[in-house]
Amino acid sequence: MEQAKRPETMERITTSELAKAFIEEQVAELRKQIGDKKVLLALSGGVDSSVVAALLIKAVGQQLVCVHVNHGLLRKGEPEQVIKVFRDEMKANLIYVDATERFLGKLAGVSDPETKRKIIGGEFIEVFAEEAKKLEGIEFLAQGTIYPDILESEQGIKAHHNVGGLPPELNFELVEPVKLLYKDEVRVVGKELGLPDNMVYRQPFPGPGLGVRCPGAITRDRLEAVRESDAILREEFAKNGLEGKVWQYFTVVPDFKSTGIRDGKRTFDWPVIIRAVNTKDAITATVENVPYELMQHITDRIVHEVKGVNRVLYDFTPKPTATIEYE
Ligand SMILES: Nc1ncnc2c1ncn2[C@@H]1O[C@H](COP(=O)(O)OP(=O)(O)OP(=O)(O)O)[C@@H](O)[C@H]1O
Repeated sequence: MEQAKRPETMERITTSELAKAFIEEQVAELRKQIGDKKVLLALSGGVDSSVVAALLIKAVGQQLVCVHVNHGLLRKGEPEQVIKVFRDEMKANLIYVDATERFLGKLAGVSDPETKRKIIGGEFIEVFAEEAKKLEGIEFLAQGTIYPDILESEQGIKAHHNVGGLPPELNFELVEPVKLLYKDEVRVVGKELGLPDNMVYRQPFPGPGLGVRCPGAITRDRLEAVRESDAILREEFAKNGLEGKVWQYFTVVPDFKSTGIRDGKRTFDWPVIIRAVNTKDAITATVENVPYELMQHITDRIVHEVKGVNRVLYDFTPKPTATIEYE
């Protein structure tokens, strides 16, 4: 496939004016490419697919059909926010699929990280293809491909098609309006399109979602402990000025229990591990020096508010030797 190349003369989009000009130009191009046909988009709520959705809503409105899949591994409040922003506020044509039972059912008892990833990726394609087949008259598939995806695919690092592996009978033409942009430019454009800050500046979140933060075989109760502790950590980082400053922060609940004490009684519960790291290129990473008092406060909230947890640990390990995520 012929790859797009960013012209050397293309100015870096750093201001609202430049973003406006880009949006205008893309809206005109999208209208020309799509005409009166329909476009399908897998909308994760991440910055790339959200910006593509907002651009397409502006360009072709109801001709865009967005599909948001809840695989049961999303963070607390995420599917609700996608529905609020895109269906309620932007009036998008949004199909919300709650496939939690399906994903968790397939993942039950599976502990190997690669197998888990494959199940999640494969099931996602299946759910998305099923929805696509129910729709009529779709000719285009929009994707949040960005320029680093293209550069990486040229270097053979990863496949560039975001929703790769769709069955061949779904023979869509691709629409990739942000494929020449770097991530920082996508954020400037997203802000100009009126997307909320927590979507535009969202920290990276792996495709398999919270599944990789629930190491080993995923159980619903341990997954809930990951989701609730992650929500507390994000809330406290936001309140204390660390959102947007720390590259990535999350919690992990490993599959072992230890003895604790609560109200004079012995408990046997999980620990929550907190990870907060900074990186420029994700190849190496350093650990954030989170103020001690804040860590104590977060610990106090987690052990009192999250069911099944009696300890909180901080991961002090840079990359290398550790990786950022646990699986
Ligand atoms: N839960 C989901 N529902 C719908 N589409 C999804 C979902 N998760 C991922 N996708 C689709 O797969 C693409 C790649 O997902 P990935 O997790 O690698 O995110 P990404 O490349 O950072 O993009 P984004 O910023 O849009 O999440 C997304 O852009 C989106 O089109």
